Amino acid sequence: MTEVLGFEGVRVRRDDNEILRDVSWSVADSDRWVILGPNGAGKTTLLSIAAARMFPSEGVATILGERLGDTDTRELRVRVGLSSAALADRIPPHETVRNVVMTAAYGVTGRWQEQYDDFDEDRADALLWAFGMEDFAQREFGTLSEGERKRVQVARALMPDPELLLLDEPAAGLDLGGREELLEALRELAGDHRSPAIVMVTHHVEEIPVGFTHVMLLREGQIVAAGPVAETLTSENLTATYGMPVELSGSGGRYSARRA
Ligand SMILES: Nc1ncnc2c1ncn2[C@@H]1O[C@H](COP(=O)(O)OP(=O)(O)OP(=O)(O)O)[C@@H](O)[C@H]1O
Repeated sequence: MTEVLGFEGVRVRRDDNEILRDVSWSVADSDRWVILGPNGAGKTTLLSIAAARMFPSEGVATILGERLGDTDTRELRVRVGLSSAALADRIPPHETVRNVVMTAAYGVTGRWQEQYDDFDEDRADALLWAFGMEDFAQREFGTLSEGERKRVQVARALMPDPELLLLDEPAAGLDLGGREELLEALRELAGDHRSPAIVMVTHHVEEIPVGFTHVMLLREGQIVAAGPVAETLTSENLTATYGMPVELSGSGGRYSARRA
């Protein structure tokens, strides 16, 4: 086992607010984590540190063996695949879907003067195929539906063959069909031993793909519980996380939750 992410006593402060409080966490290369927690719990902040896009105010974050603060974050960022709404907003709407995926090889969002070879094109096409988007390669990104965009974003995050894949709410805004298609693609990705470690932020237990191994429950910047899904994702822990009685049910590796 190789550790791809290590947080020790990580704190983030903004103004008088402590957004993350003493977070210690370890992610192994074969792990697939889901992070759950109410609005404002600090999930995106945690992911921003894991993506080397934010520094802790206190504590140590080690990403792919590199200690944040002691390393060139530009080099590190290329090794981490990130899919987030903030990143998607920077994609030029007139760019073709294939270019949206391919430009991730250079860490840019729009095609300019970079040189791509057959390998890049083949990889972009293979990723589009894996996410059921092969027929959309020449379409403008701005013309895609929300669900199609989400799948392209995950394909794009995988383009540079990252050692760590971070997905911030990949199923947000999708209808039932779109969500299920995305979850199926993520199930396949999670089950492939060649896939990188995955950390996915979501609001709903219904959006946990089959095959995800670990869960972190976050509330007000603190870890309520973290560990293997079977032991950690419980009605009791969800109740503590959301501050209301929650009843969890599950079958076939999928979950649902409601107020008890
Ligand atoms: N730059 C900042 N300055 C001050 N407060 C901030 C800043 N960035 C985030 N916060 C606050 O930190 C808290 C955690 O934000 P974060 O976006 O990490 O939460 P989240 O769990 O991802 O929330 P959501 O589920 O609503 O997306 C929020 O209360 C937010 O308002």
